[in-house]
Amino acid sequence: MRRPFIAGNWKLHKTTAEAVTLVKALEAGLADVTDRDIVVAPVFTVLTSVSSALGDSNIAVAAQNCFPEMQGAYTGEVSPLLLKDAGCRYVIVGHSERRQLFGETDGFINRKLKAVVDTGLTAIFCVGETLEEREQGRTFEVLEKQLRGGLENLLRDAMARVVVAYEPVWAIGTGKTASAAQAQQAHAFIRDLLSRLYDADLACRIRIVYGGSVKPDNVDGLLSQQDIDGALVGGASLKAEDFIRIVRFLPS
Ligand SMILES: O=C[C@H](O)COP(=O)(O)O
Repeated sequence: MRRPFIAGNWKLHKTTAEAVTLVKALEAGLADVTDRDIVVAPVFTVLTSVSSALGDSNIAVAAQNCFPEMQGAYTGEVSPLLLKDAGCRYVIVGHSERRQLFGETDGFINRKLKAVVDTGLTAIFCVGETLEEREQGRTFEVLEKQLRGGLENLLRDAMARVVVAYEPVWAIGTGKTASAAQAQQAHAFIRDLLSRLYDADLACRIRIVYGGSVKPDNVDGLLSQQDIDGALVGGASLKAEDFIRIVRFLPS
């Protein structure tokens, strides 16, 4: 049985004061939840404040990005080591916004994944097709390319520190959620590919979460699917009430 994993990606939102207010509300509303992993991913500048505010609560902190080197002449970048120092346990890697807006390639994402797991952090590794790719019938081809590229030379043991997030680009921030059946089909494909890249035991254990317009009113259906182990939530994670309801999903 895979432990559910729900993460809120705050993207470029929330000042320090707003972030601390939000996590305090989440902490109060989720204190009794012990059977699932709960994660928030604020912007870099508020990571330390959020980590301190959460202390040893049941909510962990993720960064939204990192650079694949630990130190050096890399102006403006942040390493996994420094993210760990700031209280992070997770790092989002390969988000479609970084692929599309910042030109991140599978090779660069692969370097980040290795740096994250080598630091003892867990990577939330995002993959997903665009609308054009889906309409061309290339969804599985794109997922396979992103997964093979991102995971190249990543050893089986390191995969214990990877959560895969399937995020169809056409469903991100658009209000267009993939249907539960569409999402399940992609998740099953990803699990099967992981079984071929590693083995069935690993594929059975790894968590594959869905992202793309997850809301309180669609989370239960999505997370009732056999291969959907959680959610990576954008917009709806900015409001305590909505994120609490999403974390408290009720699978049928
Ligand atoms: O990382 C989160 C995803 O990009 C989903 O964002 P969204 O829930 O606002 O569609």
